[in-house]
Amino acid sequence: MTLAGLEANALVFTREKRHVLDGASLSLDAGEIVSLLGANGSGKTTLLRLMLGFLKPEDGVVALAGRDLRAWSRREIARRIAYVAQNHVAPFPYRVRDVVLLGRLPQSGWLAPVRAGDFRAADALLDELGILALAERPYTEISGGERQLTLIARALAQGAGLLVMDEPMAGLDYGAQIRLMRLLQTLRTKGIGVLISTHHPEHAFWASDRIALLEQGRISVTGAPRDVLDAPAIERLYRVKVTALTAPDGRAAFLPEPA
Ligand SMILES: Nc1ncnc2c1ncn2[C@@H]1O[C@H](COP(=O)(O)OP(=O)(O)OP(=O)(O)O)[C@@H](O)[C@H]1O
Repeated sequence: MTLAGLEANALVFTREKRHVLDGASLSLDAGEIVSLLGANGSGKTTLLRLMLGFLKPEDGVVALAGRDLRAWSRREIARRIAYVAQNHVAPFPYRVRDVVLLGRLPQSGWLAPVRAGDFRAADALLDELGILALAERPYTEISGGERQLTLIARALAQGAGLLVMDEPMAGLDYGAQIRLMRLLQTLRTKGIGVLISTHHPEHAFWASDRIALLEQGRISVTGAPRDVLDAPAIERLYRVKVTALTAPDGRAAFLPEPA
C-alpha cells in the first residue's frame, strides 16, 4: 500500500439488527483498478460508503494515505477521492457542463472564478465520454445513461487521485460501457486508483488488476482476475450455472447454461 491508498480493515456494520458487513477488508492503491463483485444486497454500496466516510463502521478502521479517515475533513476527503454514487437524483436543472464544473469545487473552493481552462477541461471530458453535444442541455432533461456519464465526467473533473464508482456501467449502452472501461484503464496509467462495484463479471475480468468478492459480509477472495473469477465463483455468487470461455488473449467470458 502506497501513501496515496485507501484501506478498509475488518469493518463491521449492522442494519435492521443484521450484520451487513462482518469483518470486511479491502484496499485500493494508486494506479490500480479493483472491481468489487457481489450479489444484490450483499453490501457493496455499504462498503464503498464506509470507505468514503459517509457511514461510520461499528468496528474496524478505514485509513486514507495511512491516516484514520475520521481524522480527515469532508473537503480533504473529496480532494483525494472522487465518488460516483448509484441512483443520483438531480436537485437543480443545471446545464450538463455546469454539473461537470461542480466537480472542481473541492479543489478550487466556492468563491474561485471558473477559468477558461476549466471550461476546456470539462468539454474535453464530455467529449471523451461521447456526450459533448449535451453540454448546454439541462441535466434534468437528459436520459438516465447520459446523466450517469455526466456524473462520471464530474468525478473525473475533480482531479482526485482515487476514484470510487458504484455500478458505473448501470444504464450505459454497450459502447458507452466499453468506452468507460477503456477510460478507466487510461486513468490507471496516470496513476489514479479506481474502485468500482459492478454486476458485470466480464467487465471486471477484462478491466481489473484485482477482483474482490463480497460474500456473507466479508471479502472472501481478492486477487488477479484469472485467480479469482471462474465458473464455480460465479455460481456461488449469483446462483446460476455458467460455462467459462477463454479467449486466446486469456480474457474470460461466462455463458449461462441453457434452462
Ligand atoms: N437505508 C437502509 N436501511 C436499511 N437497510 C438497508 C438500507 N440500505 C441498504 N440496506 C440493506 O443493507 C444490505 C446491503 O445493501 P447494499 O445497498 O450495501 O447492497 P449492494 O450489494 O450494494 O446491493 P445492490 O447490488 O442491489 O446495489 C441489504 O440487505 C439492504 O437491504
